[in-house]
Parts: sequence; C-alpha cells; structure tokens
Amino acid sequence: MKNLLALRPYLFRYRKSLATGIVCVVATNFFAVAAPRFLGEAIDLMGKPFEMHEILRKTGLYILFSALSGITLYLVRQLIIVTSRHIEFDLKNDYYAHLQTLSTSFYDTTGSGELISRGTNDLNAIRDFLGPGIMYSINTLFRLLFAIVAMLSISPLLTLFALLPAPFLSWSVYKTGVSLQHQSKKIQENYAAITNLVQENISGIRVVRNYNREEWETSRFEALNQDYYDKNLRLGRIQAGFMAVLTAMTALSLIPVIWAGGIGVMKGTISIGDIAQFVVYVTMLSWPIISIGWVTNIIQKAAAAQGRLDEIFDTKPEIVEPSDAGLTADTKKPLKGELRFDNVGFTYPSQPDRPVLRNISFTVEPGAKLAIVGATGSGKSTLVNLIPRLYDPTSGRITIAGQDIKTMSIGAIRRTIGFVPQSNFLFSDTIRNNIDFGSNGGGIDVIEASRIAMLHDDVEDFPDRFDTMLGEKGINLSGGQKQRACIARALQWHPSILVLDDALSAVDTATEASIFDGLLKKLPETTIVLISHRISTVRNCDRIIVLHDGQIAESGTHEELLKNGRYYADLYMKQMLEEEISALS
Ligand SMILES: Nc1ncnc2c1ncn2[C@@H]1O[C@H](COP(=O)(O)OP(=O)(O)OP(=O)(O)O)[C@@H](O)[C@H]1O
Repeated sequence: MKNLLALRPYLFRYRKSLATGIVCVVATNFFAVAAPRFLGEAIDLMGKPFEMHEILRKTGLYILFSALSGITLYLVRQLIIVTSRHIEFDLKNDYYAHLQTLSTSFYDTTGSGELISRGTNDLNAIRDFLGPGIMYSINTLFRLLFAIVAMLSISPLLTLFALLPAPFLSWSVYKTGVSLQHQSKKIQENYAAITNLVQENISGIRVVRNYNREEWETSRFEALNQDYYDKNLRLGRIQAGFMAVLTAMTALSLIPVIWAGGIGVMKGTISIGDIAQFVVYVTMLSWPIISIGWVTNIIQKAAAAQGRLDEIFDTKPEIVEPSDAGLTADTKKPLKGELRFDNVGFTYPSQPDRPVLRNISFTVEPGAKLAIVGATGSGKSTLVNLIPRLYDPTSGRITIAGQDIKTMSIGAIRRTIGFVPQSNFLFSDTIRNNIDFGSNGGGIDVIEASRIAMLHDDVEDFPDRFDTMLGEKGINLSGGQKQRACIARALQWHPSILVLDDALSAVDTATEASIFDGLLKKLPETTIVLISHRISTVRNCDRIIVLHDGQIAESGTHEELLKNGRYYADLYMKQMLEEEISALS
C-alpha cells in the first residue's frame, strides 16, 4: 500500500478537481439517499384519505432529488475519472522521459517487452486505482454512512437484518476477485507470449522461409492461441457464474427485510412506506457493499504495479550531466581538438570480473584518421562506445582538446561526434527524416550527406526519392543502402569526430574505398576513428591500432605494421591471397 504514496505529487497537482469531485460524491449520495424518503411518504399517503397535490409534491421531490443525484454523479465521473486520465497521461510522459535518461548498461540487462508491459499494463492498473478505485472508495463510504443513518432512523432492527449478509457479500467478491485476477494474469502472460512469437516471426520471416519452418511456426502459434482461448473461456465462465451468484445474493438479502418488515407492519410498528424505502436502500447498498471487495483488489493490484514502476523510476542514470559542464547541451558548435585515451580500462557492469579493455592509450590529432583492427570480440566496438559516453571507462580517462569528457556537457560531446554503430537502425519514416534525424539544420544538408555516403544515386531511383517511406528497421533497403543511410545521418551535424564501427561491411571493397575517399575529401578537418576488417581501407589511415584481448597489441602506420610481421601483417597476407584467388576465378 505504501507504494501508492509515490502518487502524492500527481494527486496534489489535480487537487482542485479531486476536491470538487469528492464534494460531488457527498452530494450525489445525499440526494440518492434522501430521494426514497419522499417515495416512502408518498406510498404512506396512499393508505389514508389523501390529497392528490400532496402525493404529486412528494413524487416531484423524489424525481428532483433523483435527478440531482444523477447530475452530481455525472460531475463525479467527469472530475475523478478525467483526473485519473490526466494523471495516467502525466505518468506515461514521465515514464518515457525517464527511460530516455537511462544508461546503455540498463538496456543491456532489461528487456524491451518488460519495459513496454510496465508502461502499459502497470499504468492501466494505476489508472484503475486513481479513477474507479478512489471514486468507489469514497462513494461506498458516504453511501453506507448516509443510507445506514437513514435506515437506523426508520428501524434499527430492520437495519441489522438488512446488513447481515453484507460482510459475506464483500468477502466473497474479494475472494472471487483474487481468483479472477490470478486468471487474468495468466491470460496476460499468454498474450505476451503470443505477441512475442508474432513479433519475432514477422521480423524474422526471411529466416523462417529459408529454413522451411512455416508449418512448425504456425503450429507453435496455434498451440499458444488455443491455450489463450481456453483460459479466456474459463475466465468468462467464472465471471458469468459469479455475476449470477451476486444477483441472487442481493435479491436474497431482501428476504429478511421483507419478513421482519411484514411482521412490523402487521403489528403496526412500521409503515408500508417505510418498508418500500428500506427495500430501495437495501438495493442501493448492494453495489457499494460488493465494491468493497472489488476496490480492495484494485488497490492491491495498483500497489504492486506502482512497486514495479518505482523500480524503473528509482533507477538512476549512470552517465549524468556534470553539474558544472562548461558547454551547454544545446550548443551548435562541435568541440574541436585532439582525442586522447589515457590508460583506459573497461568492464561491463553485467560481467564485473571480466575486463574487456585494459591500459588503452593513444592520441588522435584533429583531422587525423585512426583505424582499429583486431579479431572478433577483441573489444573494438566497446572502445569506440566510450567516446560518445555510451559507457564510461572503469579506469583512466578520455579527453577531447585536453578536457576530460566526463566534465563536459553530454549533449555537446554527442553533437561533436558522428557515430555509426555496427548494427544499424532506421526508423519507419522517410529516408529524408531518417538522415535528417534531429539535426535541425546547421550541418551538412540531406542531399550532400547522402552524396558523400554514396547513397544519393540509389535514392534517386526510388519512386518517391528522399520521401520514400522505410518499412520497419528500414526493411525495404539493401544491407549496404542501410549502412550508407546511417553514415549520411552521422554527417548531419558536420561532426568534428566521425566514428565508423564496421559501418561499411555490407558494401563491396571498391564502394567502401570510394566512400572513404569521399569522406577524406569532403571532411578533411574531421577526425575519423574507423573499425574495419578490410586492409584496403585501413591502410590509408594515419595510424592503425591492433587490439588483442582488450589490449593494444600493435600500433603504427600500414608500412610499420607490415614490417612488424605480426597480426596485421598476417591479416594483410590473407586478404591479398583472397583477392588473388578471386581474380583468378
Ligand atoms: N553489452 C555487453 N555486455 C556484456 N558484455 C559485452 C557487451 N557487449 C560486448 N560484450 C563483450 O565484450 C567483448 C568485446 O566485445 P566487442 O563487441 O567490443 O568486440 P569487437 O571487437 O567489436 O567484436 P566484433 O569484431 O565481433 O564486432 C566480447 O567478449 C563481448 O562478449
């Protein structure tokens, strides 16, 4: 329950609507409970010699009070339910904004399905608490209070009879609610499994086709779907049975009232009008009594959901903006100067006993081109991920123009660096918007950037050119086109440091060389850090670093490394041989 205290700031923000809503709850219950009194009085008048206008007056008052109760109930819903939607909206925005601040290492260990489920199912549970939960709790309280006072004023004994089944009714609703909740949770898990399966199948449809797995995948889906169907039927059966029992119990709870009331009428201690009034109160109380159990479930569910959301909200970003950052995040001017690694070491938080980088030191002068080569898993991507602070070194420091990047504005660093990661990602948007991703102008324009990345001619052949919509993850582009679109995107800010992490592996050797030549010509002042397995590209760099098992094993120019006769020379020989063989065949 105390988890729900985290909602205080949100409730406080909408305090006026909530307070007015609560006043309306009191009013609606007052009118609802007062109305039957006029009904009872009108019925009692009919048993005696009566004046028509008096009965009409009572009936009119009954209608008026009922109408006022309806109007105020409408206001309650408008104020409290609408407030719950506002808070849900604010919470969703805060949740998404918080996710944006979390570090890369958080996403290494938390699945996207998990985060989506917290942002949807858990938030729905909290909205149910803020809307119906709060509304029915207060409503039940005042309905019980007013109705019991009215009933006691007529007959304390009859009130006792009327309320006898109430605790049992609430308890059985609560118990059935727990079982319904359990069943719904299983259905939700099942639904998540179906969603995952469909999502994976659609994104991996080519693999499914290539391996002839269509039938197998279909039968997997059918099995899950059957399970989902069976569980839903079971839930439907429980709900239907439960509603029938509830209706019967509510009707049965009238029996003691009518029985004891009937005896009272015969003895002349109570009037027929009073009994009619009582019957209305008992019927009126059945839903609030039922809702005690229901609301208890809603509160428990919301408390658990808020606990899960708090786990995310309490996760602090590991990489934070330094409080005295010399440059602001929105600076348009990229930082310039040498890039330096000073005895840098790095260990992934998920594998603290396994250092991935050790004692890495090097300097790249402004405008120089540095290549990083090394066997797969030697730490190349990890090394370049440290430059835009996707992770922070565990030891040592990285500087740009002599300043430790940890003391600089993160926004300014990332604006300085054009980063093309190994696994490219494109959004379901136009090619133009994908390339122009957040640049807000001021850098190289889309056409020029795509020319440098040698994508321009390909795009010109598309029917809608740069306005061509891309499918999910850029599915309608070839692997090489996707990579070149990502390079064009990285050029948007006219970066002073360009990091290419195996960014041209899907284009042929000649195209890779042409793109690299284009970069050298068009961006002569840009420092380039390039990871590539192709000697034909890295040989033109000012300096080449060979990584082995997270350490610099060799470093120098192409010629120096050939002379060394170690890993780099070996790689060179192998690639030369491959080229000769392919030239012969
Ligand atoms: N997010 C991560 N969490 C934990 N370990 C990781 C993570 N990413 C990479 N590693 C590990 O760090 C080591 C270096 O990986 P890295 O991706 O930097 O190598 P690489 O040289 O770029 O390889 P490749 O040439 O195959 O891309 C590997 O052993 C890998 O398993």
